[in-house]
Amino acid sequence: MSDYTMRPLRPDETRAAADLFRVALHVPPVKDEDWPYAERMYQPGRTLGAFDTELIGTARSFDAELTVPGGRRVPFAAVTGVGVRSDRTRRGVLSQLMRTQLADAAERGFPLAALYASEGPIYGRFGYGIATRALNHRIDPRRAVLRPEVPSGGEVELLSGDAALERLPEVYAALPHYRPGMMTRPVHWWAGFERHWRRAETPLAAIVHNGPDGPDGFATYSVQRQSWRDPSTMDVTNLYAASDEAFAGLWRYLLSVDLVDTIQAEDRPLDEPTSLLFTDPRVCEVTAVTDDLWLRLADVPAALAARTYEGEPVVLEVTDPVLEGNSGRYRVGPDGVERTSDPAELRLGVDALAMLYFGGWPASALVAAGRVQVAEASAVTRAEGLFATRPSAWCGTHF
Ligand SMILES: CC(=O)SCCNC(=O)CCNC(=O)[C@H](O)C(C)(C)COP(=O)(O)OP(=O)(O)OC[C@H]1O[C@@H](n2cnc3c(N)ncnc32)[C@H](O)[C@@H]1OP(=O)(O)O
Repeated sequence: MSDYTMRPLRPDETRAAADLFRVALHVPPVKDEDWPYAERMYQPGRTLGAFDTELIGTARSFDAELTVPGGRRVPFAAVTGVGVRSDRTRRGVLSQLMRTQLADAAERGFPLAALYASEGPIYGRFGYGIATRALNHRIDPRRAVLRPEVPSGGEVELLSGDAALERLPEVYAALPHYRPGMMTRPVHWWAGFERHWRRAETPLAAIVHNGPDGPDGFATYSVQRQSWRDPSTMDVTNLYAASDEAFAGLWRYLLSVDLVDTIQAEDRPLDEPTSLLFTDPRVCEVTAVTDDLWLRLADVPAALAARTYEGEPVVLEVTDPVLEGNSGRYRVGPDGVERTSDPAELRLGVDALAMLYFGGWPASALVAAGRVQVAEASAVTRAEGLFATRPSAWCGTHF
């Protein structure tokens, strides 16, 4: 274990943190011309640094809100920018950064923290669990024919240049959170989008679907090909549709764009009906099932109480080795959540609780994998009913 200290970074130290993070991910440090955009991604006071003789590790977050089952928007720490210098890894630096960051989030009254993980083994030990999952699709647009009953209505508008940067934040903010797991996008998130929009080598395009009451969906995409004779691939990102007409209309537009041989749409909700749009559902292949949001219940009683439940109550015994105050027994049911001294029916770590929280995994799957221990057999079916969510939870906002 090396001797190091940890503290929040001053604004003039965040560029060193950005560079450390990027080098840890094997990408070049931020260019001077990119820094004015990248700098605005850093919310003041939310970047931690670990130092020995110099900066050796960092983690940051920004404040946002996450929609939990039942529709409430809950403040959460959106954790990102985690990196430790490669000559200082495996000495506990990340562990200390995580503990400090989580304790700080809980103290500030944030019931939840969440992140997108670079690798699977890193965050479970700190109480994060895969809360939502997503699908990657590959579509052959030249074979894709929409079924005649696919909804129609509304208009798609192509936004160019600064118009996209001005309009998309408003469009996203006005969309209902039609799935649990959707999050607000504060200015610190949009700063990263702006950087990508202005600085990406392959230009991004944005489309908005206008329904009877105004914008009800949008998407962004880029098309890559090496030379004009090569096959080209469209990457669809950010596809949000608050109505069936918007979902169909956005796809109708994307499929109509010329000079596209393959469409890739990554990180789509598990139950989104994309393949059902086509006369031949096989033109839309699932190429991967991936983890979407990793969730951490920083304040277990507050987080459990924030969502709604249907069915019969269950008594959970939760173990949290990092924030020990969360450990204990909770009766969870449609009438609320309370600490209890009743016997435990199911025992689980706080990471497994995060996997139940958005209904991302049925309790029986966690039991089968040994992630939940059963003291009362009937509690498995009750927990499955209590935590189930429809439509499936999905975040889709990378940070
Ligand atoms: C939300 C995001 O920003 S995702 C981006 C995360 N960053 C990266 O992937 C960049 C490259 N990697 C790194 O910078 C570092 O390796 C980090 C941040 C992942 C880990 O930092 P470290 O300081 O080495 O972690 P630390 O020493 O606290 O490790 C704690 C435990 O986790 C384990 N661990 C840490 N990272 C990994 C990993 N990538 N794979 C497997 N195990 C790991 C350690 O072995 C250790 O286990 P132990 O307690 O049983 O000994």
